[in-house]
Amino acid sequence: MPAEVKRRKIAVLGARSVGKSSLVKQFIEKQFIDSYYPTIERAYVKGITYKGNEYVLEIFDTAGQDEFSPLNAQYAIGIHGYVLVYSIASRNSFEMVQILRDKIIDYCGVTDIPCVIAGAKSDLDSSRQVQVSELEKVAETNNAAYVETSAKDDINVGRVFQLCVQEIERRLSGNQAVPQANRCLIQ
Ligand SMILES: Nc1nc2c(ncn2[C@@H]2O[C@H](COP(=O)(O)OP(=O)(O)OP(=O)(O)O)[C@@H](O)[C@H]2O)c(=O)[nH]1
Repeated sequence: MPAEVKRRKIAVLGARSVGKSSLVKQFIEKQFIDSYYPTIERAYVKGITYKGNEYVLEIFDTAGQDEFSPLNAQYAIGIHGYVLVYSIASRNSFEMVQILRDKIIDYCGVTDIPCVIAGAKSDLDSSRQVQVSELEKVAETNNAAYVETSAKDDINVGRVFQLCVQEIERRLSGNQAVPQANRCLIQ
């Protein structure tokens, strides 16, 4: 009998204009658009294989956040994993990653969430404001995976989502479909 397809919901969050939509579009549609259109919100579906298992990812591309934006309940309840995006050329956007992670933790009343911290626009190395060592440190503090990526040059784009599935799955025990620690997850 074929193995059951696993459905996982992933929310992509971060400050404005860091490249969230471009990352998701490159992953789903294999295209990069140079112009900037602020996102309201959009959901995408894509099938992937991870460690020989079939997954259907529902990916929520969200509107850019600042420190004062309230966390939309839609991005806390029922979400299996998070991609927290900043731009390597913006220190402010890097600082938003910790703020967002803390907001999600507070909202969900948990101590740990499956997440990958993605340093976007890695092609902009000449304008870099955030070093890889800082990304490594924040990822370690938050028990998160991390990667730098460029939607423009299609570097590490698939890896972002593979890592997110990895973080979701490593918190699951056996065939359980719901992360034990994540009380926010209502199916
Ligand atoms: N150089 C470079 N530019 C990028 C990259 N990804 C996105 N951009 C540009 O950055 C701008 C913002 O990209 P978006 O993908 O719309 O950013 P966003 O985070 O979805 O923006 P909001 O919807 O406002 O939150 C656009 O002009 C993109 O072309 C990248 O990998 N490299």
